Amino acid sequence: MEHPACILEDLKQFVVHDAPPTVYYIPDFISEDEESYLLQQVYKSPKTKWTQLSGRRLQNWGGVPHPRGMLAEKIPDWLQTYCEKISSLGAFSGKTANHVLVNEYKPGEGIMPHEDGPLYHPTVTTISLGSHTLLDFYAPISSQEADAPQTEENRFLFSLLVKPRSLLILQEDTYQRLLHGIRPRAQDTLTDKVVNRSAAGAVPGETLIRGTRVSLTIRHVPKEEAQTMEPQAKRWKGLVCDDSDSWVAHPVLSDEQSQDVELVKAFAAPIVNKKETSRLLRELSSLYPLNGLQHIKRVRAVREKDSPHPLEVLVCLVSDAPDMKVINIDSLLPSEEVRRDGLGEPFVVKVPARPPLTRPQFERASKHWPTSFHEDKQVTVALRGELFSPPQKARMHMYMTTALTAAKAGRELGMEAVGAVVVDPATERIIAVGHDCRGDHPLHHAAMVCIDLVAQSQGGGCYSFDRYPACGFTSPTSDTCQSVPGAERSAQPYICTGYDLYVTREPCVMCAMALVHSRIGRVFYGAASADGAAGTRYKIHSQKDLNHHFEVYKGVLGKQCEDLNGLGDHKRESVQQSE
Ligand SMILES: O=C(O)CCC(=O)C(=O)O
Ligand SMILES: [Fe+2]
Repeated sequence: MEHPACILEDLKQFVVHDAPPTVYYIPDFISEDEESYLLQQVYKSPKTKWTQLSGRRLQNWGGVPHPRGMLAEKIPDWLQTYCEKISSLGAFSGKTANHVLVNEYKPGEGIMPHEDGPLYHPTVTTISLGSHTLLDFYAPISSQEADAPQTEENRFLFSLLVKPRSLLILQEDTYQRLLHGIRPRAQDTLTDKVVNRSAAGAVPGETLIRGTRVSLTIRHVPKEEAQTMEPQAKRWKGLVCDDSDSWVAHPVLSDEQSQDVELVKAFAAPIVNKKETSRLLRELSSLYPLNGLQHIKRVRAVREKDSPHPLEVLVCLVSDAPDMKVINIDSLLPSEEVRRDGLGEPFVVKVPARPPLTRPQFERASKHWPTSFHEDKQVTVALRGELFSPPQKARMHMYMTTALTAAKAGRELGMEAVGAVVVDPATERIIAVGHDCRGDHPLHHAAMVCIDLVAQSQGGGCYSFDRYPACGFTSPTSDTCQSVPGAERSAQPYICTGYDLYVTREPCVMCAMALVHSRIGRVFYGAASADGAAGTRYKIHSQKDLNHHFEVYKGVLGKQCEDLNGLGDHKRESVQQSE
């Protein structure tokens, strides 16, 4: 739908002149009937639609925004009507709002001062239902030294009274530079800091008691990243991406799982009389226990059809056999402990020295001597390249595309072309996006940047990546991206517990160790690296002595990730270095 490209002339009468640019306050934007209808719809939504936060409840409609855009979901008709109505005022420069947050505040609840982040700029619009509130505005924390301490109180600038049924439109400085919040109060006394008092029809000094307020925060978020950021990339069809079958996620297994089968020499002998088998087994196992070779089956059937004997038995390892001048069954079994009845003359075979850990190892080992195998089905399926279903691969494709886009943004700034994304697979939500920033700090490899951003999303973190627009995080306690002052610490024991990392290039030792410390669950990378520590040079993720292990898969969008390092990189020789 086409909308006017700028705010309609008619709206200009609603500008709040005592506030910095630009605030529009439109009283009675909707009728009482519309208000009741909207409240009814909000409370009719399934319980699962609500997210309980510390000072409010939240519903998210239209898709989950993340730092590089949003995979759009259909907005229900009852909200779509208002998205269109507000967009037709020209609030979103001709675009139609595609995202709605529903916040519910009980009296005494609020939202801490924050900025919504560049994802939502340049406009936010809010319809209030059920009760008034005061929306408070604060100066951002300045990096310059200030005369007074930069407390919240000192940074407070003004408030806006938003009454039920009103529409508030914030743009420019008020939205993009200042922080906004709602103090957790049960009533508000209207001082002269409430700059739209008269427009809102309030009397100075009046005290208003808060009821339950529901706000509809209606915004425009750039749509799918695959469309907006990578116009040349293939389009998504639902969840299945056209070319997600152009790559395979190969598991990077431990050395024990991937090495060739090691063999040891043993003496075997034919069992010429089948009836003696169980006695022979008992007596041989007692005289020559095959210590450490419990995986080996002592007896095997002879495959050749024309063989005169149907079974063969392992007598002992060559290393356990007595010194013999002539190799025959008598010198192998010198004592009376094993009666030789039913046994033929010995011959040398090779048997697997270790239990097979994977199906390929099992198949190779079994060619030499029958071996038992406790199969890890997930590993088998992963080795066949079938662990991830097409919808899962489509999601992985999207995450790695996001990492590729970040890598390119970093490269534009002269950084190594490496990008990374941290995802919570339980919610399928992107938590952080980062790219290499080592031009500014030698430790700021993409994975390290991402770990710090995840920490920031939990109220911690050590660095600021504000100057890199492609680096960001999504706060688990709000929909907002970028800095959320005082964001609550998550209850997770470690920063990345249960999370996945997508990174365009194999992590180096430093990054791999940081991933161990932060307890990442799985790492997916695109291109291998000569110094890589997740398969190429080291396998930090499977080091026995470390107290955390994670799964690693390589080859996700492998070609695109390799091209990233190969093409257009002005520092070709450094391309070979690991991430
Ligand atoms: O409820 C409101 O009016 C403000 C909500 C808000 O600032 C947010 O969700 O980011
Ligand atoms: Fe906000």
